[in-house]
Amino acid sequence: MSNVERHPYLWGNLETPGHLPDAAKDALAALGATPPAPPVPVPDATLPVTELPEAVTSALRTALGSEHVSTEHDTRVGHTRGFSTPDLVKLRSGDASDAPDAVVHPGSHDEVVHVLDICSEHRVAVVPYSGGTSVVGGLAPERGSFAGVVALDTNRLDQLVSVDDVSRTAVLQTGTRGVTAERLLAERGYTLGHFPQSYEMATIGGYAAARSAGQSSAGYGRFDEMVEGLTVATPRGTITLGTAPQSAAGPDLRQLVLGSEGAFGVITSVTVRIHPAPQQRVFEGWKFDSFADGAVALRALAQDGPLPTVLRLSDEVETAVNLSDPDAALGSGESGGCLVVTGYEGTDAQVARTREGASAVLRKLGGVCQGEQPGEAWRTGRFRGPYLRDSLFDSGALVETLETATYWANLDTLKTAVTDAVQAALNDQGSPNLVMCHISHVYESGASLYFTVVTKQLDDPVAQWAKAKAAANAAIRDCGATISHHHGVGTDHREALALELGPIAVDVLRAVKSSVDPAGILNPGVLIG
Ligand SMILES: Cc1cc2nc3c(=O)[nH]c(=O)nc-3n(C[C@H](O)[C@H](O)[C@H](O)COP(=O)(O)OP(=O)(O)OC[C@H]3O[C@@H](n4cnc5c(N)ncnc54)[C@H](O)[C@@H]3O)c2cc1C
Repeated sequence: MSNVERHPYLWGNLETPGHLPDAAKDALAALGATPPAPPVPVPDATLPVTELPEAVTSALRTALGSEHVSTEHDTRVGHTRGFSTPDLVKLRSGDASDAPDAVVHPGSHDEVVHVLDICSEHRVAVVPYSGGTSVVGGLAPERGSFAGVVALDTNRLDQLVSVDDVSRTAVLQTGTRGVTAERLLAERGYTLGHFPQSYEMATIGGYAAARSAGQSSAGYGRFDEMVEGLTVATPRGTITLGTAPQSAAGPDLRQLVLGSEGAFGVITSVTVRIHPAPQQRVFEGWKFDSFADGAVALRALAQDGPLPTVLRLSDEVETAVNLSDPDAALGSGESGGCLVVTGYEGTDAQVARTREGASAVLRKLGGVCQGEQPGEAWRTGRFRGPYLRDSLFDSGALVETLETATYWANLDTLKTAVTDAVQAALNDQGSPNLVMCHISHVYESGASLYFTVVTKQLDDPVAQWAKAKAAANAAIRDCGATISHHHGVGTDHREALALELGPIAVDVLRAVKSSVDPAGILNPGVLIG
């Protein structure tokens, strides 16, 4: 897989668009879905009139070189918001009202510090911008009374700085895309093991800033668990964190930076744990009679082991859709039940041992092995979902995802509550829908739930989804679950985060922000108000 250039509203490699089967198109037509108006071409999108004082642009040009500061129309449109479905819908309609006034591309940590100095002095808001795949409004800060908005694109910070073979760590600059990081590490015989579905576009910096979780989290952990150290540029100067793998020297401030979503500083490099590139990778499918039965088996593996590298359970609806979808490529299989995908990576001996142990647990708890075909099909099709979102949108469907996490004891209640809430909110609007769910990240004490919602597009898809999402958020809150397991907070979840944390904890975050960013220029409105 190679790096692809980011299109403002289409996913991934434009030469491999999603393929919607005729049966799906027919089903949508039967539901009365009609294709929306064609997207407004990027050059015709409407931008806010730039407010950036000339003194700022010229100071940035002097600091970085003119070629690394752009106020071009298309570049600004290309740095507008992220990749949530509402973000894409707005941009397709030509609404680039959240565009930055300028886009800067610093080439070093010192240049990032310099940009922050200039913007602090002139009260210009700065949006750290890496892969641009935020789905929670993390790239749409509030302009408020700022003198302008600058997107700080980290794409020139794309180097593998060093590898420590003895400690098995690597230092990566944060604009490095996931694909590039894996390639550079593979050349040295290693893997990072972080594969979110946004792998083709997202970066090391985005992973750290948004506490990303990849599809191999059971084996390699979440991204925040991989980070050993960070270098952060703040408007007050540089913070360097991480002097030993563990430390009792006070609270772990790395955890304040991880998940800070650009509100506390720009992370310019991270030290991450790395692993020997696996000798062997095997993926398998298992069927369970019900989601509840499958969840019991996943819990057993998470609590008592052995844990595969990849472990996921689709509910009945998602299993049925995936098995009939050639682009998701799960291939043919008997209908009914719930599919578990297991993946094993490591040395030949590790794979054999873990596979044998995990298979025994799955079988004992009612799983029926489907062989390697469904697992391999999942592996090869696992990055295709976002492509299908574009094709479905063009056919008149609206697709969006949401996620949360809770303790095992609360999982069934949460799944039912969120499903019911989303369905009711869409049914009330007269939009027939499918709500699918899977577990893809497991812990000893609980798991995440990831929902994919497909519905007929109405005239105002942004308002349509906002009602469904508000209902889901309320259900998550009522169930005592978290507003996000891995997508983060951005502007979309800011109020929900405040409810989840409570006022004193939010004040702690505010105090941190005001100490590192006294002028409040970093991503205003993201994470905290
Ligand atoms: C189709 C799709 C699939 C996805 N799948 C997954 C998934 O499987 N798992 C998962 O965890 N997430 C997933 N996401 C969400 C998203 O990809 C992750 O949050 C990812 O970590 C963001 O990385 P990015 O480089 O695109 O960051 P961006 O979107 O550019 O930025 C994310 C946030 O971090 C801030 N930021 C960016 N870089 C820095 C930096 N260097 N320093 C400080 N702040 C910074 C930004 O201002 C923003 O608030 C998915 C998104 C999409 C669109």
